[in-house]
Amino acid sequence: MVSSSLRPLEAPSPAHICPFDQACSYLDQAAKELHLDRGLLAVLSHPRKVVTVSIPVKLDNGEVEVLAGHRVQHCDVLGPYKGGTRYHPDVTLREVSALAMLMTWKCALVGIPYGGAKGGIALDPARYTVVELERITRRYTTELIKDIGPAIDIPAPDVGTSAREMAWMMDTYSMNVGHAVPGVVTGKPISIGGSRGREMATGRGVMIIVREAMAERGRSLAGAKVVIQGFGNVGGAAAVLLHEAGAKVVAVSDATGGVFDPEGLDIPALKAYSLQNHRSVVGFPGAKAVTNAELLALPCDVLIPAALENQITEENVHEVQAQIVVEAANGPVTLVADRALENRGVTVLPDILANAGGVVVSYLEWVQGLSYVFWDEERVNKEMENLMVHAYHRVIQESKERQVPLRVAAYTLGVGRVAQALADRGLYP
Ligand SMILES: NC(=O)C1=CN([C@@H]2O[C@H](COP(=O)(O)OP(=O)(O)OC[C@H]3O[C@@H](n4cnc5c(N)ncnc54)[C@H](O)[C@@H]3O)[C@@H](O)[C@H]2O)C=CC1
Ligand SMILES: O=C(O)CCC(=O)C(=O)O
Repeated sequence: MVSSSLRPLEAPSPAHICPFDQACSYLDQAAKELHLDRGLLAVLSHPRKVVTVSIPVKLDNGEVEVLAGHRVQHCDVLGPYKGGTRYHPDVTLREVSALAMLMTWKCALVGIPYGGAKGGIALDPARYTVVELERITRRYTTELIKDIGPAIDIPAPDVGTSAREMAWMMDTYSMNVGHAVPGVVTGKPISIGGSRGREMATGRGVMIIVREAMAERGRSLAGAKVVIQGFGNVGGAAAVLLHEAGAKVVAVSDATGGVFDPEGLDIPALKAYSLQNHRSVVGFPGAKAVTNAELLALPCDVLIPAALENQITEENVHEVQAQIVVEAANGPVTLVADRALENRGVTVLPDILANAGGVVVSYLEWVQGLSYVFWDEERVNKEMENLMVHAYHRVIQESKERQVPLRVAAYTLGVGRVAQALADRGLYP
C-alpha cells in the first residue's frame, strides 16, 4: 500500500475497518492486477482536494452550535466531481474520503463522464427542526460555494438527505451566483429540474443487479427469499421493487430494529406503516421482531445490506447464510469479511456496481437539464437499466478473464479506465 501523510489524517476506527484504509486496499489489489506503477497508484490513492468547513448554526432556542462539514473531491479526470451529501452523527473526514474514492471508480465502471466526490456533516438530523436543517444546509452550501457547480462538483442525496436538502442547496447556490442553476445538484425535486425516476433509482439498480445474478443461476426473482438491512432511500425502494417483481422479502430493518415474516412481508403495507410510525418498521402487525444482528444471520437467497458501512465483519460473517450478498450500501462488508465470504463461495456484488443506479440517474438528470429536454420515467428507467446490465455483464466477464472475485474485477475496470484517462490527458508524467 502506498503511504503518505497526504492521506486523510484522523483515524477514529481500527485500521482493519477504517473505510479509507479498506478503499485503499481494494485500490492496491486492482493496481497490482493492472500492473500500475507506484507513482500512478500514489496519484490515485490521494484525494485531489479536501475541504472542511465550520458551520455555525443558530438553533430555534437561540443557542449557537458549530458543526463540522466536509467535501472531499477525489478525482476529476473523467469529468466534474460527483457524489452524495451525508448527514449522520458518525461522519468523519476519513469516511467521506473513502466514499469519494468509491465514487470515482463507480462512475468510471458504469461509463459516465464524472469524477468522484462525497460530502457530509457530522450531525443527527433527528435532533434538529426542519428550519434548523435548512439553515445548516444553506450555510454548508455557502461555505462550499467556490468548490461546487455544474461543471465543477455536483452533490446529490445520501444517508440522511433527500430532494429537500438538494432544493435548499440549489437555491442557495443560485442566490449566490445571481441566477437559477439547477445543474449544481442532482436528486432535486422535479419542479426545479429533477429527473423522474431518481428517487427510486438506486433501489431499482439494486433490483436489476439481483435479477441478473439470479438469472445467471437459472432462477428468476419470483419466490427468491430476500433480506434487506436499511429501509431508507435505497433499501426501501429495493424492497418495493423486489416485492413487485415477485421476490419474497422476508425481513427488513432500520436503525430502530427489524421485522421478519418467513412467508414474505407485505412491503407496501410496511412502507405505509413505517411512514406513520416515525420511519420505524418496529411493531409492524403480524411480523416477528428481529434485531439487526439477527437479521443478517437469517436464512435467505439474497442478503442486501442497504444502510451503512462495516455491517458484515469478521465477528458476524460466519453467521451469514445467504448465497448472494448485494452491497446496496457503500462499504457494508469489511475487507476481512469479504475474504471470508469469498472463501466460502458466497457471491458478493460490490457496492461500486450494485448501487450505481443512483448516480446513473443523477447523470441522466444532469443530461436532461443541460439539454432542456425532460424525459418520461419509462425512458429514464430504460436508459439506466441498459447501463446497469451492461456494467454487470462486463464485471462478470472481467472476473472470468482475470480469475478474480467480482469486486476486484469491478475495481480493475473502474481504476483501469481512470488510469488510462490520466495517461491520455498527460496528467501523469
Ligand atoms: N441515496 C442514494 O441515492 C444512494 C445511497 N447509497 C448508499 O446507500 C446506503 C443507504 O443510503 P440511503 O438509503 O440514501 O440512506 P437513508 O438515510 O435514506 O436510509 C438509511 C436507512 O438505514 C437505516 N439504518 C441506519 N443505521 C442503521 C443500522 N445500524 N442498522 C440498520 N439500519 C440502519 C436507517 O434507519 C434508514 O432506514 C448508504 O451507504 C449510501 O451511501 C449509494 C448510492 C446512492
Ligand atoms: O447520485 C449521485 O450523484 C451520488 C450517489 C452517491 O452518493 C453514491 O452513489 O454513493
